[in-house]
Amino acid sequence: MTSVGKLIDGKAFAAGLRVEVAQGVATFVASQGRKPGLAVVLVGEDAASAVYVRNKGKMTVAAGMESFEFRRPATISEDELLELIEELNGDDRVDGILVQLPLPKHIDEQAVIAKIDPAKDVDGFHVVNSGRLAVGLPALVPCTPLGCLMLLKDELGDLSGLEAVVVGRSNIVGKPMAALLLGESCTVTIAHSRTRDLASVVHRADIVVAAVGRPEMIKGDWIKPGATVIDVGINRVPGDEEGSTRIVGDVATAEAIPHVRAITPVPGGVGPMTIAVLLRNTLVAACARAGIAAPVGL
Ligand SMILES: Nc1nc2c(c(=O)[nH]1)N[C@@H](CN(C=O)c1ccc(C(=O)N[C@@H](CCC(=O)O)C(=O)O)cc1)CN2
Repeated sequence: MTSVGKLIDGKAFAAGLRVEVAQGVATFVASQGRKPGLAVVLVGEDAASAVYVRNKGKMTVAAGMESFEFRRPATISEDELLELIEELNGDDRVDGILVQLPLPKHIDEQAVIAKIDPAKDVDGFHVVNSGRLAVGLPALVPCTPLGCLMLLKDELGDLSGLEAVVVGRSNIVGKPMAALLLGESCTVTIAHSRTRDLASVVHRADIVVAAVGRPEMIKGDWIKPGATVIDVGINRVPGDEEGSTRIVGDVATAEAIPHVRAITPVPGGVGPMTIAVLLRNTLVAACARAGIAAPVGL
């Protein structure tokens, strides 16, 4: 008998999360007399980054928060960018600071992230936040992996004891994802491009998180029957029409569907969660700065 796995609707889940955030924002405004504020910094002209930043601004305002957008040319020096961050660190209207990545090559990403006040680091990339996450202390957690965890818990409930394989070891997704799954008492393996016999490592997993950045690298028959697959990849590949492109994930989704319990599609899976969790993190940061509890459930 062939079964067909379910597609996890990240777009719908993200929309629900944004409604919850908006309700939390309204409560915050009523008690504090001001809106939470998110500052987003975009350096250069990367077209995809410009779209993400525009969407962040729109969704921030739609959730009832203040959006501050700073666009700087690709020629900005590292020192000038650090000065801007210093100003935002000291601005009381700003609860969250995000510098859109990637940055131009002449700017040291780590130096920029290190300059952000950890209390305003709504991306969760500062070593203070990654260290806190690693040792199980409350932290601002990177948006994409936290979004993945929300989708997994919604699908599977309690994750404890499950075998999880994270494919990809980036600081932004793979490592924090592994820390979050460990925090849920999963047995966690981080695999990557140098892992030997990746297919059999992936085949052990009840949960596969694919964040390797290679189009459809993870094949359908690598997946253990009944596993849940979270595909973080957003890879642009040539489309069917001459000159067109389309987006695919890191998993060969069509092949995988008959094997899985559930899988996130690309697009419409993990991607929309990233911005919804960013809004959530901004509200959480605003509550922490105001010395009040964040809304339960967020
Ligand atoms: N400072 C940061 N930079 C970047 C991050 C981040 O979390 N912080 N993540 C990505 C880009 N990103 C948000 O910034 C992002 C990526 C994808 C999506 C999304 O909704 N994707 C859609 C497809 C979009 C398309 O058609 O191109 C989907 O998957 O359905 C939202 C946000 C890198 N930089």
